[in-house]
Amino acid sequence: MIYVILIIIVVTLVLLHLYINYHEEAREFLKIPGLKDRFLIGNALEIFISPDKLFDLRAAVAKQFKGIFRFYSYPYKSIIIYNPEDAEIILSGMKFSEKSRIYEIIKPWLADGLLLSSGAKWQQRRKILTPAFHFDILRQFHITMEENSKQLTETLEKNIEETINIKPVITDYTLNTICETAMGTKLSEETSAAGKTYKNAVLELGKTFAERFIKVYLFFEFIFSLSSLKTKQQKTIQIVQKFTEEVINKRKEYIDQNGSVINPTEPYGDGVYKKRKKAAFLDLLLAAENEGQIDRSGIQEEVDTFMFEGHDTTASGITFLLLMLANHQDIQEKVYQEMKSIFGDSTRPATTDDLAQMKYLELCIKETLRLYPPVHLVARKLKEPVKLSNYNIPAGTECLIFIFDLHRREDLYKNALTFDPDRFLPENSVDRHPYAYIPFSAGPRNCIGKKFAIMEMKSATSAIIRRFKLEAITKPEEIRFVGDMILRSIDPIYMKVVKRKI
Ligand code: HEM
Repeated sequence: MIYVILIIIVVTLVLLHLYINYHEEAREFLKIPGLKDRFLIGNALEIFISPDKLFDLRAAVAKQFKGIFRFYSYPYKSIIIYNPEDAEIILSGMKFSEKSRIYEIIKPWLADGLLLSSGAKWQQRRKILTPAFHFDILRQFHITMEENSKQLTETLEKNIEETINIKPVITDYTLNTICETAMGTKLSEETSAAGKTYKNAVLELGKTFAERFIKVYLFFEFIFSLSSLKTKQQKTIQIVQKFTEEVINKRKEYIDQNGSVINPTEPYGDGVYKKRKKAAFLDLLLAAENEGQIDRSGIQEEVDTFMFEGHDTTASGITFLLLMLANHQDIQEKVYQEMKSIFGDSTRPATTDDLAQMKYLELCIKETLRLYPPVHLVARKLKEPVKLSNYNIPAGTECLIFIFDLHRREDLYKNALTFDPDRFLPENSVDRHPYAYIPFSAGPRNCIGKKFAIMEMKSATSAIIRRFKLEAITKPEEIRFVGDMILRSIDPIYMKVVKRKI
């Protein structure tokens, strides 16, 4: 009897295997180059490794293929692309604008906020929120950024010539800045402590998402709901949302007491240093609530989205930029000379016109975001079949765009691993495919906070370089990446700051 049962099991498994691999769509899909498939489970075991090894594995696999490969673990079909031509096909229009299933992992936290929503809801929200990042408003945010950048330098001043772990210092700065600008709420001593809890919880969430990602079976909602990981994730999300809820309540209280600060008839800023009423992002949402365009849970999901996207990405970008400057003294000196040419010996804060003049610093920012793109991958669900690199990709496939690997392709960037800001000089960029460089993604679902991010990166870095010389301790080649939602270094990034004689 036992033999009969065994034979039935084996035959069933073989038939299943044949179905999975040989039905028409699978045959087409399996033409795409990919890792060796294992019986029944395809490639699922390949990523079943600790999260700290996942990033290296991913980069190593990407090197084996030429801009496209598949990952197949029935019923999930994924295609990974890191070539500009295919990236353009996917990103340039609305046809493939729906986010991939892999974002489901962060849905319990960011819900249907701008990053994850699609269709009419996304369109309506993007329309409400686009004015919040208009240049006139960024000019007002800039005053706050400069104040915070000054505070950042005061924090560094307390650690002169000591070894500093730079990332937490920068994350404090970017969190304070997004709270004070977009959310219109200054973190007090008490709320700063809550901010610290928030930052740690965001890191913890990144780890839980990475764990779910590598354990493919946890993608099944039913299995996930029985796991201890789900309980842990829910608790962490509660911590994060308690903080954002307080931010919303505080702003609402302020508006109830002082009236709305939005006054469209008043022209925004002539003068760069006069503090004017700020039309914060959150104010726009609260005004939209009054007009019945959004409800409280809608506001919560947007605040969660912007609070996270608005601080963790730029913290990653500024940290890697400082790492690069500390490790390339000649380039740091050129940035410093640029500051001298703009400010002379003055210690005045930077104006937006000053920031516009920081051309060389901007090249350094671009090059940092090439080598260390904070959002290292974006992903879409292909609702329709599409041809990519001459392969027919069936509808229903998940499409992952590996920005990190695209940006490090030797055929697109000569000496790709060398930090060379000059490669972004206009004369050196003429022949570059527009989708060869996409740190902020591209097309209609590109980053809404791009200008905010560049402004913040310039404000913080210029304030630091004007006052301090950075000396390297951590070397770029020692960095081990972990890629949850944001590109991070597993280990602290250490450096020394030495005071300059102004
Ligand atoms: C260096 C900093 C930043 C980088 C590299 C970056 C990168 C990106 C990328 C690649 C996307 C596309 C994501 C996808 O398609 O899945 C994106 C979207 C987005 N980013 Fe950023 N971002 C940065 C800073 C910011 C800031 C400062 C904010 C807000 C203040 C922000 C808010 C958003 C939002 C809301 C979306 C979703 C947009 C939509 O789908 O309509 N980002 N960002």
